[in-house]
Amino acid sequence: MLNVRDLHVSYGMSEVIHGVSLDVGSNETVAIMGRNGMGKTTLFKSLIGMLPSSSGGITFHGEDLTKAQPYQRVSSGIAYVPQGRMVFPTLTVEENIMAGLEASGRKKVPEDIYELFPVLLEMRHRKAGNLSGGQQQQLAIGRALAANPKVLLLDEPTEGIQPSIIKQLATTLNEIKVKRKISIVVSEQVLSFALNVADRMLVMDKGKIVHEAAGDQIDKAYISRFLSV
Ligand SMILES: Nc1ncnc2c1ncn2[C@@H]1O[C@H](COP(=O)(O)OP(=O)(O)OP(=O)(O)O)[C@@H](O)[C@H]1O
Repeated sequence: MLNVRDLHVSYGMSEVIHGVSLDVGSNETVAIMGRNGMGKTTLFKSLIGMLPSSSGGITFHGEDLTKAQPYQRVSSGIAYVPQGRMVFPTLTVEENIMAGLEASGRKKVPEDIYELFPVLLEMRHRKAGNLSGGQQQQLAIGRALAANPKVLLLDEPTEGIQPSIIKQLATTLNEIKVKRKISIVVSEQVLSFALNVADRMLVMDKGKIVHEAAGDQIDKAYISRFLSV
């Protein structure tokens, strides 16, 4: 469904992604594991079109998106939840979700968003900046879902979030996958969380995918070596 071929991405003269290829199937959750600085955020920014690739290609449902602008990728069905969540702090919860509707052309917040995240219904008139980190993460995911995406890119959703909320987030992501029948690509450093959500894991090290495993083939001890210093 989402196919990335030999992608290279640079900041000026410095290449950070050195030929990444990956395929994400429909209704599949793929976790991209790796320490800080290994290139996960750069890869995601390139997938959503915020950073140009110097070579390689991205297709989505057979459509070549390599040169597409971010808004074109969003209307094709790719949604992105950045690291650090980036909700609009001075807008209310509801206004943040409405902002996510624009790409879909819909006017009304899909009901399942408040079903998936009841706390957002409760807090819909509060300013997003007053929410806890976990609540802001839920809002950022809810806002992304408002655009009715086919694939959701989540960059380190557990960063700065309490363990109990992390567990709940894993449950919700699994629910989203089943109810919305979408694919999820999540970058992570927290292995327990990734094991709870991923059908397949890729390990990113110094801008390359160095390991891949699915289901029972996932070797926790081996992957951990790429996560702790
Ligand atoms: N704007 C930038 N200009 C130059 N180099 C950058 C820039 N942003 C990131 N880098 C470099 O690119 C490399 C990959 O960073 P990236 O943020 O993609 O890693 P990451 O795996 O997502 O880690 P983190 O979790 O810390 O974001 C790092 O060496 C980083 O220093």
